[in-house]
Amino acid sequence: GLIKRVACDDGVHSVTNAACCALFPIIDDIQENLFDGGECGEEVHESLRLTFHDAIGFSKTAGGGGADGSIITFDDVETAFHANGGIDEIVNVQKPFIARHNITAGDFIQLAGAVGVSNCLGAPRLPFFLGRPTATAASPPGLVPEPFDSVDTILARFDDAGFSPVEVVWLLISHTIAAADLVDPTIPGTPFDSTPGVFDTQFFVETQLKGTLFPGTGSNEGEVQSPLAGEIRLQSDHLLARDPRTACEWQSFANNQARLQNRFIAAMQKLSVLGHDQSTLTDCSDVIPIPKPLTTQVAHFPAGLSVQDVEQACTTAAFPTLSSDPGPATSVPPVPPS
Ligand code: HEM
Ligand SMILES: [Ca+2]
Ligand SMILES: [Mn+2]
Repeated sequence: GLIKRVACDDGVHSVTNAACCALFPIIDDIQENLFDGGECGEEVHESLRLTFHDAIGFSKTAGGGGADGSIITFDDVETAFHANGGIDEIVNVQKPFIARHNITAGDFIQLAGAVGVSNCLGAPRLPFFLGRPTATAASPPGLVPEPFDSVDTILARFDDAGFSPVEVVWLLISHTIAAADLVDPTIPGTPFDSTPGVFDTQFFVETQLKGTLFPGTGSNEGEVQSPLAGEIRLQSDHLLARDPRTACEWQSFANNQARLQNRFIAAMQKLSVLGHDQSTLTDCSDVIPIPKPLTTQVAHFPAGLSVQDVEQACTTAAFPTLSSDPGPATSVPPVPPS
């Protein structure tokens, strides 16, 4: 049936819940002044990472308010956690936006993440719920996973936050639009796949390839060899791609854009309301811009590489058949700093 929509006072938008109208000026500000006019660049990547580092501060045993904005409200405490290295930058960039709008830090962080992702070609339209109260305490330490953690440690941490091993893989779809600044600090902006500005499946193709090189100074804590010059691989991504508990789910995304989108929606929905009773929040998903689809690009092996370079880990399904890019092996350029 038809969903009843309400016209906003701005004379432009209409929404299902009138309370969501107030978000449009905030989204305009975010797009113009946080994401440089709607790009899928460094601030989008950092803003998506921030949604996770705020929300994962949630534990069945240790406490923590989840997606409550505590990483901004109590930034003196949380940005000092080792696993939050570099997060102070996006915290400081987002703070003035929160100050000039009537929105809590918890809501703003998840709103900016969902709007940011919508700027990336091939991304799903993420849900957004409104109404997180201001955080009352900082997250306890030790809840944010590190790239040098074992798979056992990572899966146990996520289990404690309510996520199954398969859902961990879904959350890591985020690393298709990601780069590292501090894993090897000599090469900031080094991406995890060859297309950090595109929400595609290349991350799942490229993390399954045999690692052959370090893009910078060599082995750093949490880093293993990658298959491409200019690309960095986290030890955690490498191990999750090869562990019997997660390898088949990992491979399932290597050439399935629809599944990639659909599972990321489910995972981010859950992450973004962690610590809240969803029935106390207002569904404002219809304020999130509709992303542009990927039209031409399909999953492929980077030039010079092929199925011969795949380290097959899933034992119940074959790696998808993909073509290799023509030409000599190329280098992945860094994500430009903002
Ligand atoms: C096992 C879990 C995870 C580990 C160990 C991990 C680790 C990391 C590390 C080490 C970086 C690079 C930081 C830097 O040096 O600048 C990074 C970047 C990133 N992570 Fe994760 N991550 C995990 C899960 C997630 C999740 C669940 C999300 C979001 C839902 C996420 C989103 C991102 C994004 C978007 C970036 C790129 C930031 C940028 O380009 O500036 N990560 N992650
Ligand atoms: Ca990508
Ligand atoms: Mn960065």
